[in-house]
Amino acid sequence: MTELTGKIVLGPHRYGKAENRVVRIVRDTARHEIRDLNVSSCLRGDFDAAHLEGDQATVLPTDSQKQTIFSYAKEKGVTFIEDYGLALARHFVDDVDPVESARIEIEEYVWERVVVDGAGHDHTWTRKGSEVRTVAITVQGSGSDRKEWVIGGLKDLVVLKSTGSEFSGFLTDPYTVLEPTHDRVMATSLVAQWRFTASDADWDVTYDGIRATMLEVFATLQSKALQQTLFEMGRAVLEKYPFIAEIRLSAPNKHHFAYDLARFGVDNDNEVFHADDRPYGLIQASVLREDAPDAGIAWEPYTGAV
Ligand SMILES: O=c1[nH]c(=O)c2[nH]c(=O)[nH]c2[nH]1
Repeated sequence: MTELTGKIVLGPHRYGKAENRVVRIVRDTARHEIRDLNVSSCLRGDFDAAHLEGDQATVLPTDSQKQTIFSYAKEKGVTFIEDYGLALARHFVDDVDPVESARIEIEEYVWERVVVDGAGHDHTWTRKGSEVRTVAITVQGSGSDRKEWVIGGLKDLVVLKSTGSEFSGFLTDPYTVLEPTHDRVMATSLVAQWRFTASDADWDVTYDGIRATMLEVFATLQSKALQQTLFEMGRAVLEKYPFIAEIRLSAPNKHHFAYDLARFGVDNDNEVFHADDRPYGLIQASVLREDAPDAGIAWEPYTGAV
């Protein structure tokens, strides 16, 4: 075994307050609004002394980051999570001296109004499914070196189609037992992240539009494989939204196997399935424009949640 003798040095480092659960109620009128968030802050910069000497002189405590996150929910509001995240990231870079870049990751849990007498109730909601809206914002540098990246997204969007999906003609080897199929259930729990080319957009309209575009392709494409479905979903989004530079998709193939009822002399024409929750094929693809602007550190994750 090679014995290494090189000097030991500090590598890349960053720090912040992860997973602040911020619930913001807007109660200016009797009809309240709710935003339910999980917010993480992450700062990069010259924090070498803290690691090398235990010197905290340049370290803004993670507790202060947390207090800022909560206070900004009132001071700046969270009308759009993208703008709230940008305000936080810009503040840390512009107002906290050693910070060279800041990343704000936000998950948003969606609530739906309870219907009473045919109308959405003013101050009572139920949580909407598993779906989570996400944003990851990175602000780096100042002046003419300033860079800002906004990555919108969603995760845990569970979607299933009961036909219109095939998988055949695949490579085989001595271990291949899978039968080709021209009619199967296709289901996944989608994670998608799309990178904007600018820090301003019609955030909610774009989110709804991208979500609808991906679901329309999932539903209508006669799929030869989940890989093809992901690419076509991504392509449709880029075709429709010229201000999206790239989109990354991750989809577990939630397998549904037709249950063997022949043992009981009962036909099963893709009517009864066993839903296998694991193992799952995990298919991941990115779709991008050849002229996409540089992503810099936009995709470097922090908590892994976004
Ligand atoms: O859409 C699919 N892609 C695969 O790569 C694959 N592999 C597999 O066993 N089933 C499937 N389905």
